Amino acid sequence: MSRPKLDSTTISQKLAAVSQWNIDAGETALTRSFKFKDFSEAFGFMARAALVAEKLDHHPEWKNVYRTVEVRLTTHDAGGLTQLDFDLAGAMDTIAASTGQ
Ligand SMILES: C[C@H](O)[C@H](O)[C@H]1CNC2=NC(N)=NC(=O)C2=N1
Repeated sequence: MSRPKLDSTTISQKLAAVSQWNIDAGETALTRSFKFKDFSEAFGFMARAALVAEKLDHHPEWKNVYRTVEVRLTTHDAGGLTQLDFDLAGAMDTIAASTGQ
């Protein structure tokens, strides 16, 4: 399901709830780097996050190097940020907090 692209004011307000995320120039994406205890924890996080992403039908752009996972969230269909990006960011924070970050 397609969601409306959020405006600048709404993005700033919603960022308060996911304060460890950054907004890229142009406000097209949320980014965050997660660092875990080791590769196993990092990959476990990705596996759990992948299941949530699939359930939301909203998928991250991400890169894993050893125990670091770099995530970029944007809504391709909308060409910018939507509520789905904030939903997935919040879910990833919750998963990471219960993993060996
Ligand atoms: C058909 C399906 O709902 C779309 O292609 C979904 C899949 N996952 C997606 N993920 C992201 N990040 N952006 C999208 O626009 C998107 N669209």
